[in-house]
Amino acid sequence: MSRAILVLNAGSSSIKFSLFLEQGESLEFFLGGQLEGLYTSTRFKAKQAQGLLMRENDWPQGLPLGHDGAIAYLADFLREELGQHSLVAVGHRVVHGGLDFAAPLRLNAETVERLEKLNPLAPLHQPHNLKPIRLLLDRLPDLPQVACFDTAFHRTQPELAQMFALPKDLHDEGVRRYGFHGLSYEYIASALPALDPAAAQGRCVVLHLGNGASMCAISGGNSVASTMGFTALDGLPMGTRCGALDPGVILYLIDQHGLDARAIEDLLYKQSGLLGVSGLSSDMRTLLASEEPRAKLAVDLYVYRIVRELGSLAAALGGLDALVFTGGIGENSAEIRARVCRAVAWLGLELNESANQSGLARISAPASKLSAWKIPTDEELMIARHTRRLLAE
Ligand SMILES: Nc1ncnc2c1ncn2[C@@H]1O[C@H](COP(=O)(O)OP(=O)(O)O)[C@@H](O)[C@H]1O
Ligand SMILES: CC(=O)OP(=O)(O)O
Ligand SMILES: [Mg+2]
Repeated sequence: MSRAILVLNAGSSSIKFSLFLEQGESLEFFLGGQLEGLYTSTRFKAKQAQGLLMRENDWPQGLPLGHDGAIAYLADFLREELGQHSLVAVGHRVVHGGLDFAAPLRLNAETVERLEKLNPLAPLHQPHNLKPIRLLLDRLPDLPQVACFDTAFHRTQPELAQMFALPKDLHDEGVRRYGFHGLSYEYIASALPALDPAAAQGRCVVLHLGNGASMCAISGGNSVASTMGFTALDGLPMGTRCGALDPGVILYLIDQHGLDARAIEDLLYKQSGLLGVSGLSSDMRTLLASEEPRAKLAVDLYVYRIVRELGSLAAALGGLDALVFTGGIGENSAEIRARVCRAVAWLGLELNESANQSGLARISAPASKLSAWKIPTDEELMIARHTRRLLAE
């Protein structure tokens, strides 16, 4: 019998979960999976270690689960599968920690209320991250719950990197660049020393290219700049989010199109990015497989923006020793990796085409001036590590 830590990463349309067992000093992945298609067409999938499928379930069309139903289903599943292991804590991904929360935190009703105030700064994430926390606080008040913030890893950034050129009062109030995907970057920073110790101590840019996408400049293991800012809208175009935008566009939409805040929020978070440009899909797989000119345009813009941001982050670092691709697109699309690497050959990067195609970790050629890597991220393991550390305090 072991002590188990449950990790939850609740999004707007999915809940990802993982269960880790404490084995001496290490944490062993026991099982994990996700409920996706909440509110539309719900599917459940759970796998054991070694990727063995445990259970799959599809809900009938027209009868999807919402968040409450998903948590109830998950609770039943976990109760069955936990067996004799004992659940000692739940760790959660919470995307926004705002000004006040810069490190993992043991949760109670008061801290959850303070975190709910940040809902408007991450409307696609924060309310959904907090929902299962509230549910569990109500039903199992004695079960320790820990929040791990996507913003926390970036708090090492120099003040300049966190500033907008707005009146200073707004900065002091908290209107500043926070950066996100910090759990992913922290995991990559913890994995890189084993692969490339010199780069891990030096300067690298990590590209987290998932449904949400951002890039982070890391120096000696610490975040020094990121493409995401006050919210998870800034920087790269994403599945449905616009990325960096001239703020004048928002004034134009208000004045000329009569849009209000909610309509603009919907446009920028849900109708833009790959979906908006292609008019076809937010899924990179669909776009790469399509012959449609607009699908090609969306992918071209995606790569172009990545390459521009890479120049900016390399400048913030004063040079570059390594590039790391991660996230659903970064880990799985050899084509996107190749296009980015070829476009930054001027930095001295030489791609090893066959290594890139065959899925090796190192995708740069031996003679390349900087190394390039594909490393699968593990936000869940990072959360479990933080949760365990906090429990032991
Ligand atoms: N083989 C692939 N080629 C291109 N893109 C892929 C591939 N596999 C997954 N993706 C992309 O990864 C995205 C999801 O990334 P992921 O990091 O899992 O997202 P999330 O932010 O939800 O955690 C999907 O939108 C899909 O476009
Ligand atoms: C912060 C963020 O964009 O997260 P995700 O990629 O999970 O949407
Ligand atoms: Mg993600």
